[in-house]
Amino acid sequence: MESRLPKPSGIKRPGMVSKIVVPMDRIKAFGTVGGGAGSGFNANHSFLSAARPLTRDLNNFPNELAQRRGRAASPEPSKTFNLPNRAKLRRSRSACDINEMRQNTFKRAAAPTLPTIPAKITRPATATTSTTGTRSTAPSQRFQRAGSAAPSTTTSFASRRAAATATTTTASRAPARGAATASSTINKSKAISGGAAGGTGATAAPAPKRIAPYDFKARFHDLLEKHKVLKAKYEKQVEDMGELESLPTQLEETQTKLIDTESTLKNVQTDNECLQRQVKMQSEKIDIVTSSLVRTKDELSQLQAEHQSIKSEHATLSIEVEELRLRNEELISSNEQLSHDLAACKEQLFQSNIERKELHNTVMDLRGNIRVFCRVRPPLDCEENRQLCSWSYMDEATVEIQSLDGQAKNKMGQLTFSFDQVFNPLSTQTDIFEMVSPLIQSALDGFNICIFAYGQTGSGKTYTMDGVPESVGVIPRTVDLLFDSIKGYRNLGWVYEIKATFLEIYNEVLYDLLSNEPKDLEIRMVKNSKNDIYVSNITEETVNNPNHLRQLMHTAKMNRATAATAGNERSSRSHAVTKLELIGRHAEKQEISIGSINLVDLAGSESPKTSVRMTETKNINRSLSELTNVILALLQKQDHIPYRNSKLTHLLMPALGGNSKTLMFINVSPFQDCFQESVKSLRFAASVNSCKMAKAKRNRYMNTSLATNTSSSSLDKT
Ligand SMILES: Nc1ncnc2c1ncn2[C@@H]1O[C@H](COP(=O)(O)OP(=O)(O)OP(=O)(O)O)[C@@H](O)[C@H]1O
Repeated sequence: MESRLPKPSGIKRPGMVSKIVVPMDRIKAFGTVGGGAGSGFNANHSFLSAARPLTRDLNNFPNELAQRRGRAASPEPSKTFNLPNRAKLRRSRSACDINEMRQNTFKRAAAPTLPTIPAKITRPATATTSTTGTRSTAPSQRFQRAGSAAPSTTTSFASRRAAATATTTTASRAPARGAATASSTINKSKAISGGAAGGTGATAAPAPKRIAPYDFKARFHDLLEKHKVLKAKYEKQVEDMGELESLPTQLEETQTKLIDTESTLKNVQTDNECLQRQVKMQSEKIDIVTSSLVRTKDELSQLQAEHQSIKSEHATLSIEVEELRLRNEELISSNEQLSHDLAACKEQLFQSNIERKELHNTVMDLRGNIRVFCRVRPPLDCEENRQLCSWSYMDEATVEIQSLDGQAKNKMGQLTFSFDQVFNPLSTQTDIFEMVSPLIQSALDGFNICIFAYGQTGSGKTYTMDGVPESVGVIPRTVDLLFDSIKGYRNLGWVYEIKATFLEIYNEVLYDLLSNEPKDLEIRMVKNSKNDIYVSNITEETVNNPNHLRQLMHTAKMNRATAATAGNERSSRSHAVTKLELIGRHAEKQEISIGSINLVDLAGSESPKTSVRMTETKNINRSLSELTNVILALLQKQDHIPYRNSKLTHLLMPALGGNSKTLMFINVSPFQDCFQESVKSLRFAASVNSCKMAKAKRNRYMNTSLATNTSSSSLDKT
């Protein structure tokens, strides 16, 4: 008899499946599905990975069987199941002992003799073949069946042996090893166990047939059958393992798909959240738009109502506009007629203005070309101790003076003087200028005007001409009147330009009061004119407003020579001449009107007895005497008028003897100690008042080459 079993040709080594890389959680889950943790895949894996020798060798079979039983019974490797050596048994024990030993062995081997293989998940019908019993079942089921079959094994060894020998099918031998695994259901299991115990039923396994210990052939065949069964199981398990091999890949694919699905799910969830938020926002927007729409509808209805109202108003206004249009046409035609009338009125006004000037000039002529106003100043508060003369103001033109000194009173008696106007000490600056203003009007009409003040020092000449800040005199009031009149003349088409010069004659020398530089000023005659003169090198300022002219006057006053005299603490020791040239242009009529105003504040006459500056006093008195001589010569209509005997008469030549209107103020002091000088001035003024001068002519030019020049005198200056 051969001791070695023939080599199975179809057996494949399970060691081909070396390593399965599966995540532990997946493995646990799989183990749970396949029949319980620790009993399925792990056991199977250890079974597959073990490169043990096959049990073909009969001698090796007990060891292999013991090892497998030991592993099945206990996870501890140290607990190996030691079967007695078969030879030893042959020598020391009988067959009964062997059977008893086998019985004990089977009792101990309550666990499956084969490594458990996890049930295939995808094949739930693996253990449905109860008749063949070739398919393995789940370890738990198998274990359960082994447990249930165990009692049958203990009932009778002979019955098991009989069953083993009576049938050659693996199913009949399976109960001996717990292999009645045909069914996975409990009922079937019960049927199997019942059949095994009672020998009833189709699947009831017969009791194993007892083989005599010496019947090696039977034992060999028994073992061969066992080998076949095991081989079939092994092949089946290998087949299952092949299927299981694909499980990790499937698991990986499933895992990958699962991860992808989870990722997709997360994305979908994120998208869903975003969409929900957007839906919420859109809902809020819709609410806002809806409320806005409601408001807009309300506003629209209001606007429609307003529109309707405006429409009706528009219709009403359209009718009014049409009426106004017709009215406007009427007004336009009326306006044209009025414009025509206005032009005629303007022309009429212009002609009337000319007539007014002529009449005004006639009146001035009737009053005399040289007029004399007498002004008696009041005593000042500081002059209360000074004795006054006896003054009687007979009427507005006649004054009587009488000395309080007995000798003079008896000698001269009461003296009566008549002038064009007499102003008593109570007369104001306004009263004075009221009588002067017609002359200023004449200057704007193109006449030369000369106003000067004559009198003893301290008699009030400067007060009359300049005045004081609280009560301004003739010159500042003349400036204001000029600029006011210029505005009125502008409505008549006249545009005026005013030029100003300020001159001082001190000790028979001319000085420019607007300049501190030393200059040689000369009095020169205008070409082609008998009486017109001008001063060379003098500063001439064009004045645009009253303030500018006042500023120039202040400068001139500061530059004027003053000193203390017996009659005046700030006596003017020179003759001051302010000249204003008025140039009017009428663009429409192409006319130019040139007039001038000479405002002269003469130096005060002084008695040589009281003078401390004799040269100065002599020059002043001499120039005043020459002025008296000129006026007397004019009065007497002498052939030769001695204008050039003094700078003053030479400068005033156009004003005194030519085409001019002259006004002379005779200022007198009211005091007794001034009586002689007062009488002297009054006599001179009275003689001047009686002087008849030639009729003055207006300086009126048509628009020739003069239109572009500022003054006739400046054109003809030599
Ligand atoms: N009508 C008046 N009312 C009040 N005060 C006057 C009047 N006239 C002159 N005075 C005052 O008398 C003083 C002398 O006057 P003012 O200086 O004008 O004299 P004057 O003739 O110019 O003298 P002079 O020739 O020396 O310059 C000044 O203080 C002035 O204020």
